[in-house]
Amino acid sequence: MKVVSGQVMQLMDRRAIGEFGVPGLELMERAGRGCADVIEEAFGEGEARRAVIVAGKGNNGGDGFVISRLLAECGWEAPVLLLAASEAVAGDAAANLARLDRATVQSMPQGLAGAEELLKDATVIVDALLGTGMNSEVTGVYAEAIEMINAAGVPVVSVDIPSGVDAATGKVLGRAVRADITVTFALAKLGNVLYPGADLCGRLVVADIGMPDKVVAEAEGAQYVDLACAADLFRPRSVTAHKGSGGHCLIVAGSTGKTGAAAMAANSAQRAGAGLVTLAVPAALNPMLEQKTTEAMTIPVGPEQTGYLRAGSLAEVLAAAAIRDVVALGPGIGTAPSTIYLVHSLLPALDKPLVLDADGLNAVALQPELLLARKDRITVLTPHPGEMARLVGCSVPEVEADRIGCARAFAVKYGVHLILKGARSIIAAPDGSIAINGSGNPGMATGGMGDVLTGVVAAFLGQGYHPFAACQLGAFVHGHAADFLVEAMGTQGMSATDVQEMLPVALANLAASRTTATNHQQGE
Ligand SMILES: NC(=O)C1=CN([C@@H]2O[C@H](COP(=O)(O)OP(=O)(O)OC[C@H]3O[C@@H](n4cnc5c(N)ncnc54)[C@H](O)[C@@H]3O)[C@@H](O)[C@H]2O)[C@@H](O)CC1
Ligand SMILES: [K+]
Repeated sequence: MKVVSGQVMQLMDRRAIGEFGVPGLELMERAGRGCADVIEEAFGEGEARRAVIVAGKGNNGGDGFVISRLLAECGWEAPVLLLAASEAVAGDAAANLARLDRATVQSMPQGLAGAEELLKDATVIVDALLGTGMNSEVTGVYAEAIEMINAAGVPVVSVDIPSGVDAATGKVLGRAVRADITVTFALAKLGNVLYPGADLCGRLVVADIGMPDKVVAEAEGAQYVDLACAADLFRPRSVTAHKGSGGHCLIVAGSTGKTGAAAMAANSAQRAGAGLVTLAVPAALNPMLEQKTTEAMTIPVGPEQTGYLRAGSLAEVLAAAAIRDVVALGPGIGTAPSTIYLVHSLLPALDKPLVLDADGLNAVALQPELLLARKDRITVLTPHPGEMARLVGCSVPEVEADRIGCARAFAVKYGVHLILKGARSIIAAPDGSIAINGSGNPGMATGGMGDVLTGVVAAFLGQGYHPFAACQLGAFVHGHAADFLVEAMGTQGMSATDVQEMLPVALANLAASRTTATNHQQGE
C-alpha cells in the first residue's frame, strides 16, 4: 500500500481537478460517502441514531457537511457543530454547507461550550475539524473541541486523519483526537501509519474517491509494508529447492560475554530460510558456539586464546566470505580497537553483500566515508535510533524528529540500504525510496531482537532478493513472527529467541497469503 504526505495528497487533489477534470465537488462527495458508508455499517443498527459532526472551516469540514446530508438521507439525526462562522467557509465546503438545513448547523466560532450533552448522547462523533490542511500547533477553541470530543465517551470516526495529527509525520501538534475508526481518502497518509498518529487512528479504512489511476501511480510516496505487500515480495521455496539454492550466509560475530548475539544471528538466518549458515567467531569462543548452534557450522578466527575479533584476521574472514553468498558483520563483536580496525579494513575489501549491525555500525560511525568504497556493492545497515544518531553525528531526538528524512539522507549519501529500527521501522534505499514496516509490537523492545533481524535480512539477501525487497521482507517477517506470539504471551517477557523460533510460522503465513492473492488474480 502506498502512503503519502498530506502535501502530496493536496497536489494529487489539484492534479485530479486541474489536469483530469474531476470536479472538486465530486471528490468531496465521494469522500463524504466513503465515511457515511463506514458509519452506517459500523453504527447503523438501532432506532435512535445520531451522528454529531464537529466541523472545521476547511474542506475536512466540507466532507463533514456531506456526511451530515448523506446520513440524514438514511434516517440519521446528523447535527453539525461548525467551529467557525458560516461566512468563513469557502469553495466546495461552502457549496455543501449551503445544501444543509439551517437548523442542522450550529455555528460556534467561540467553541463548543454548552454542547457537552449533545456530544455525550451521540451514537458517534464525526471528527471533521482538521485534515491535510492543518499547518500549525492546535490551540484555543480547536484544542478545547478536541478535548471535548475525546472526553465524550462515545465512538469517534475521524475524517481523513484524526484532527491534530500531522499528516506528514504522525506527530501530535498540540492536541489530537483519539478515533475508533479513521476513513482516509485515495491513499493512506504517512500520519495514518506512523506513530503516534497510527495509534490515534483506530481502524483505518481507505476509501476510493475516484482519484485517477495515473495521479495515484505518479504520486511521490512510501511503500507501507503490510501482509499483502510482503506476501507479494516473497518467493516461496520451489519444489526442487536444495540447500545450495537457499543461499549460504556467513555471520561474523561474537566476543567474550556476547556469544548469544552470534548464536541468535546465525540461528535466525537458518530459521528465516537460509540454505546454509556459517558462523565466524573469535577462536576462544568457538567451543561455546559449537554448543549454542546446531545447524550452523563455525569457523574459529584468530589466535586460540582470543575472545574478540582482531585486525590480523582480515585474510581469514575474507577467505571465509569468498565461498559464501552474503556476510553479516557486527552482532556482539564489541568495541575493542583491533575489532574496529578489522571492520574498517573489511568494508572496502569485502566484495559480498554485507549486513552491518550493532558494534559493526558503531565502528562504521567512526569513519562512515568508508561506506563510499562499497557504492557499487550491496550494503545494508540496521541501526536503532542510537546507532543512527552516531552514524549521522546528531542526537537521538534529532533522529526521532524526522526518521524518514534521516534514513533517506544517509542511504542516498552513502549508497546503502538502511533499516532504521523502532515502532514502524523505516527502510531507505540509495535512490531515496522509502518503505515503512507495518508489523511488530512493543514485545520486541528487548535485547537480542536486532541480532535476529540481522540474521533474517542476511537470509533474504543470501537467497538473491533485491536488497530493498530483502530489507522490507526482513523487517516484516521479524515483526510478523513477534505478532504471532502476542496472543500467547502478551508483550512483556517475549524474548528474541521466541521470535527466532516463530520465524518459520511467519514465513508460512506469507506463503499462504501469497497463494490466496495469486488465486484471486487467477480467478479474476
Ligand atoms: N479537493 C480536495 O482538496 C479534497 C479535499 N478533501 C478534504 O479536505 C481536507 C483538506 O482540506 P483543506 O486543505 O481545506 O484543509 P483542512 O480542512 O484540513 O483545514 C484547513 C483549515 O484549517 C485552518 N487551520 C490549519 N491549521 C490549523 C490549526 N492548527 N488550528 C486551527 N485551524 C487551522 C486553515 O487555515 C484552513 O482554513 C482533506 O483532509 C480532506 O478531508 C476531500 O474532500 C477530498 C477532496
Ligand atoms: K479530521
